[in-house]
Amino acid sequence: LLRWNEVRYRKKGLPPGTMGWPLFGETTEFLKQGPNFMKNQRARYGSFFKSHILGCPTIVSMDPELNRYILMNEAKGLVPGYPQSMLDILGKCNIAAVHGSTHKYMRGALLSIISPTMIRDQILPKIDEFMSDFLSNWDDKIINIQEKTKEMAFLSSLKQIAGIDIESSSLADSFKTEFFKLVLGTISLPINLPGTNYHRGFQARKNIISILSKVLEERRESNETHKDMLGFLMAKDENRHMLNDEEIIDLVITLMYSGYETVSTTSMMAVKYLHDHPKALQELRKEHLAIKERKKPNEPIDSNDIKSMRFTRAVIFETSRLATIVNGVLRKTTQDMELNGYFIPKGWRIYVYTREINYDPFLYADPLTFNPWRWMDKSLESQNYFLIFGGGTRLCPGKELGITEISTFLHYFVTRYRWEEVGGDKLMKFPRVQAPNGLHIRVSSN
Ligand code: HEM
Repeated sequence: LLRWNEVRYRKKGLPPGTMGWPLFGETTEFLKQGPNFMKNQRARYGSFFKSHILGCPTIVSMDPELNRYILMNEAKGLVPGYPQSMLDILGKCNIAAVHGSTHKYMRGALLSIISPTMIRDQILPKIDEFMSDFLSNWDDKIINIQEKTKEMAFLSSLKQIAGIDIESSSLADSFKTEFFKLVLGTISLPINLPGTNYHRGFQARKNIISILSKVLEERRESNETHKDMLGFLMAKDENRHMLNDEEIIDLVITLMYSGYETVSTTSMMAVKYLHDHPKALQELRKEHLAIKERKKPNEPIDSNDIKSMRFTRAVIFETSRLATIVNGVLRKTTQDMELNGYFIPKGWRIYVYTREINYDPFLYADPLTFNPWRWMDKSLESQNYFLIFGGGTRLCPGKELGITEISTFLHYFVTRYRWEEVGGDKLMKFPRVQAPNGLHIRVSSN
């Protein structure tokens, strides 16, 4: 019985590796040992091995060349392979659940509302107003920066999407509660019983759909035009495919979900690394004070300011690399196929595990050191194996928007405040970067 998994998944030509226990496979080892599990298996079986984790037979690919190939070849049957709970809760029109031509037009609609021109003219003014407000009255307080950055990422996107402000609306509050439940649901086991996170997430999805449907309805009735993302998605435009309401709602949920944990965790970790590296903080503050000096008091940040934040961009990239905000991406095979000379059966998951590339000493000298200066040479950003934002047809469309949000956050944070850690808070790096009890800082005005 203990060899059940080995027997069940035995097929000729599969990559090397072990399948673990019946049902659980090697999930416990994977979650407990984290990156070391991957490194140990790689030492034993090479950079392309099989396992059984998180309920599925899975191929782990740690080979940079192959990882690129997998991301570039969705059309050959290598589609996103995210867990069922995530797909159920994010909806059947969510971007990771659609392929081929549907993915093309959903992605097209998304790109049109977060294009560089839209960021410059519509989104950045909203982000600036939001951050300037959000980062006021923090002085002489002890702040849980993990909680704050989560709130920041959520509320900032709510304002961009539907023009909803926290002070002016109780909608924001109820939306926030539902959204946080939805996020927890997507990373839970898909057991639909009252009391489970999955069940709560599913209910939250229903409530969010009803909130958003009401907003759509009210907007249609009032005939007012709104210059926010929802407004653009609803507007008639002959040059692009019009989305129906279900697609609009799933796209909005996708947008909020994808930018939430990535932006909040990167911002929190940037605060952490800057605290620990006073020289980098000094350089960053210099950049932002220079911007502030050339502006009138309360003049908003514009896209030229963002462009001039070269060191800030370097800090964001170095933070994403060193903290490894995203460990990798998931794919699954839609048909039997051959990959790297091995047989991969239909329906198996492929974990494109990119974490180790971030610590490769050939790409990043002294890889465990926080050194934003290494990114001042822009060519590093475009090197082939740099997959922090994914690659191929699913390359992160929110990259520049995310960088703009984090840069604006850092602008107001470092120009207004100084901070020190209260100390004693634990940081976990795997499977997700998080501070289990929060990350507390004492803030004083600059
Ligand atoms: C700044 C931190 C961010 C990081 C590190 C990041 C990382 C990634 C990665 C690795 C992927 C590839 C996923 C895959 O191939 O399966 C991705 C896709 C995606 N990201 Fe981001 N992201 C960030 C910010 C954002 C923001 C702010 C948004 C929203 C505006 C966003 C929206 C998306 C969407 C919609 C996809 C799916 C694209 C598709 O399937 O075509 N991301 N992101």
